[in-house]
Amino acid sequence: MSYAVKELFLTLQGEGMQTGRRAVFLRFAGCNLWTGREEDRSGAVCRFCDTDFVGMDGENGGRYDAPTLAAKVGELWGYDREAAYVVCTGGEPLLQLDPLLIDALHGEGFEIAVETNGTIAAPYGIDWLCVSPKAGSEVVQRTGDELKLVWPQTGIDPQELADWDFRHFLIQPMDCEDGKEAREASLAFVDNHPRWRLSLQTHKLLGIP
Ligand SMILES: C[S@@+](CC[C@H](N)C(=O)[O-])C[C@H]1O[C@@H](n2cnc3c(N)ncnc32)[C@H](O)[C@@H]1O
Ligand SMILES: Nc1nc2[nH]cc(C(=O)O)c2c(=O)[nH]1
Ligand code: SF4
Ligand SMILES: [Mg+2]
Repeated sequence: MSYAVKELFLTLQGEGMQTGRRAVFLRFAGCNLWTGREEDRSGAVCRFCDTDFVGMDGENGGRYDAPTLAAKVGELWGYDREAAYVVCTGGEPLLQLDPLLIDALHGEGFEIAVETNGTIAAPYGIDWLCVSPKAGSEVVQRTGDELKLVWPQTGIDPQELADWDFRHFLIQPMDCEDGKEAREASLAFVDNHPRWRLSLQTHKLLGIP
């Protein structure tokens, strides 16, 4: 098995309960809810994506086998593996992340986090699982560490998600043309639903990747 990687870089986790944590980001190419082409966006299941996940042309992008990819992640982190953390994202990482790569990343001393749309069941061995449901898709992965709902989304009732088996429930304002309205709607939401916390995309505020 080889893996199509869009980009690979060191930054901070910008979102969710692990915000501020130093992390290597492993962005896989490809997604099952949008082709990534602008001309297909209006007909896609997921229409608000803020990410370029097409191709393998980003920083450190390319096709890797498991040991080479894990070693590259380790090289970007550095020699001292204390609290070493890799965030697998995309695109949709669960189209590609498999037990072989999970073992290789653990072997390099990493805790493995995943950002997924929840339409594909997660393999065993992920240390931090973030599921972010998309209206119009069927979420099969209903357990994990954090459920992070981009808001507002018509066609999703957060109350129906609230009894899924997650430790944390988060609302993240949609980054879009109507960003101000999305932030206001998200603030109003957490004001009315105290079980849910606000998640901000802090890397965008900081101007880091
Ligand atoms: C680019 S996605 C990749 C991982 C996976 N495909 C998913 O959707 O969870 C990473 C995170 O960014 C969120 N996201 C994508 N577009 C966004 C936007 N316009 N505003 C806020 N969050 C967004 C997703 O919901 C997800 O939590
Ligand atoms: N810094 C930073 N944090 C992030 N958390 C989730 C991201 C993603 O695109 O999956 C992301 C990202 O793209 N950058
Ligand atoms: S599911 Fe994730 S990667 Fe795919 S289009 Fe939506 S936000 Fe982007
Ligand atoms: Mg992002």
